[in-house]
Order: sequence, then C-alpha cells, then structure tokens
Amino acid sequence: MSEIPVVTSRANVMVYDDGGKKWINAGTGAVGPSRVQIFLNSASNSYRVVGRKMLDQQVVINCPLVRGLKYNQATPNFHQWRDARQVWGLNFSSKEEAMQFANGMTQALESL
Ligand SMILES: CC(=O)N[C@@H](Cc1ccccc1Cl)C(=O)N1CCC[C@]12C=C[C@@H]1CC[C@@H](C(=O)N3CCC[C@@H]4C=C[C@H]5CC[C@@H](C(=O)O)N5C(=O)[C@H]43)N1C2=O
Repeated sequence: MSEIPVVTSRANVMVYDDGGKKWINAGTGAVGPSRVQIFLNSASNSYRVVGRKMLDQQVVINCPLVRGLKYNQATPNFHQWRDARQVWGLNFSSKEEAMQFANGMTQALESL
C-alpha cells in the first residue's frame, strides 16, 4: 500500500482516561516523545495518524481520520480530537511542530 507522510512532528501522545478523568501516556514502557505522522493513502484518498515512540519505535497511535473530525487546538502546544472510542491528545515539543501538524491535519480534513 502506498502511504506517504504529509507531515511529521514530535509530540507526547496521550489518551484521556474517562474513568479517572485524567490524561495518560499512550503506549507502554518508558514515557517519551513520539514521531507523529499523518499518512496519505493515495489509492483510497484516506489519511491516518501514526505515532511511534522515538525510543523503541512502539506504535502508540494508529488513528484513521474521518470526515467531520473536530481537531481542537486547546493550547498552542496541546491539540486533541475524539475518535469512536477515546480522546487523543498531542503534547508537542514546540509551538512550531504543533502548527506544522495542525496545518497538515487541516489540509487532510478538508480533502476528505
Ligand atoms: C466537548 C469535548 O469533547 N471537549 C473536549 C475537547 C474537544 C473539543 C472539541 C473537539 C474535540 C475535543 Cl477532544 C474536552 O474538553 N476534553 C476531552 C477530554 C479531556 C477534556 C475534558 C475535560 C478536561 C478539562 C481540562 C481539559 C484538558 O484536559 N486540558 C486543558 C487544555 C489543555 C491542557 C493540556 C494538556 C493536558 C496534558 C495533561 C493535562 C495537564 O495539563 O496536566 N492536560 C490538560 O489538562 C489539558 N479537558 C479536556 O480537554
């Protein structure tokens, strides 16, 4: 399958624990930043967000983007969105990385 990264940023990937009403780090093992990318599958014009821990390449997010998804830039460094099951949060290493990712996300969502 031909998937190309349309944007690459670095962020701590988090999921919201509805029960405990708190954010937890996605994935297991050592906490740390992930390389988060938006991949375009040109064959099906579909996008997904894939994040891999920089340390051990563990996949901590693999989330298809669906039309109508609301991408919330809660702060310059922390962006979030809901999927069918949970809420994802990206705590970016810098505002620039956050802006870059948000631009890619906006473009992807506009083309769905
Ligand atoms: C209608 C709807 O779904 N609304 C959603 C948001 C949303 C809107 C529209 C479309 C999609 C979505 Cl997803 C909603 O409000 N949600 C989604 C689940 C969690 C939350 C609910 C309550 C808490 C209260 C505080 C707030 C929060 O989480 N933060 C404030 C802003 C940044 C702040 C930054 C970082 C993270 C790192 C850890 C923690 C900390 O800094 O220690 N933290 C924070 O505290 C962060 N919440 C949320 O965002």
